[in-house]
Amino acid sequence: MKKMMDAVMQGLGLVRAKPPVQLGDASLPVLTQGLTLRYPGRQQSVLDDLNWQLPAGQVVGLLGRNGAGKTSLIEALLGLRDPWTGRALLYGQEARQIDDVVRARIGYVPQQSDLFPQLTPRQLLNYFRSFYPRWNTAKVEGLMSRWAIPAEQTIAELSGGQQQRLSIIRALAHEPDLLVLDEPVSSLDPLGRRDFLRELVEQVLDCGTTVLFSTHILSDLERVAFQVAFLKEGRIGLQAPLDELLEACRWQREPLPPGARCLAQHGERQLIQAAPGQGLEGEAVTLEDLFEALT
Ligand SMILES: Nc1ncnc2c1ncn2[C@@H]1O[C@H](COP(=O)(O)OP(=O)(O)OP(=O)(O)O)[C@@H](O)[C@H]1O
Repeated sequence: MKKMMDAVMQGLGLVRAKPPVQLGDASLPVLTQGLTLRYPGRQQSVLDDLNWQLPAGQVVGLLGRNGAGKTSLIEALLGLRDPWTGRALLYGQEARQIDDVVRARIGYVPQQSDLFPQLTPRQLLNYFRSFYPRWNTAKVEGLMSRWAIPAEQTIAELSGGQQQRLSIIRALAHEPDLLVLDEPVSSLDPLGRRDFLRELVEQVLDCGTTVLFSTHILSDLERVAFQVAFLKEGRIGLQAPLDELLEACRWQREPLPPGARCLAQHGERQLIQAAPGQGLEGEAVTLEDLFEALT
């Protein structure tokens, strides 16, 4: 059992293999430089010379089609995957070699459950509590009761949605400064999702948390994401405040106005983005239109 737990802790980055290296700006939650990731035996890079950063205190929605590389990107930037070339920095430290201080500032809800199935939620949370100097017991107890998690039943016996809720509680419990969410609500019912989003907004407002939120549920992103980042062909093609994008983009049939750029052509219609300050005619676009055009 201990062996298995140690392996998972290593995977989560909770056990340090090498000393930390401070390479960059300690105030920047995430920075990637020339990050390229290629899986063994594959010709194509999943991430291709990706230069990207997450500004502190923002909720950034990460969008991309199935297989675009969102999970790969998240795992690489958390130091859970070795890049082919380039690097990922967390608060200025090499992602694979962060120290305990930086580690305690990060919360992560993975796409695949990484909870120990033989433990009860109570045992799991007690175990994780020992790794973090900051642990909000009142929040944990409040969420456990509000989300009706059976504390003394083994995790293997919980439903998929209950396991996902527990994973979210674990990630929020130590009030992280950076919260990385990889499809965190795919198993939650609509009320569970609403409750989770409320909790997320509270966390951001109370603590100024930086959030990277990967999801295919665009309506959830519309409710919480300040910025959206579109991942395509191994790179972030566009990252911008969602409000500004919805304001600046239109469907049009006319020739491209000077200064505007065409994001996609659909039959006779084109999705265009105005230059800053440029007024635009045409039909308003939705986040779904942007997803289709930019991913
Ligand atoms: N362990 C692996 N070995 C080889 N190829 C992999 C591995 N994990 C992912 N891939 C490939 O990398 C690409 C990106 O996968 P990834 O899971 O990062 O995409 P995603 O954007 O998160 O997809 P989804 O929206 O479906 O969750 C896919 O082509 C996938 O087949």
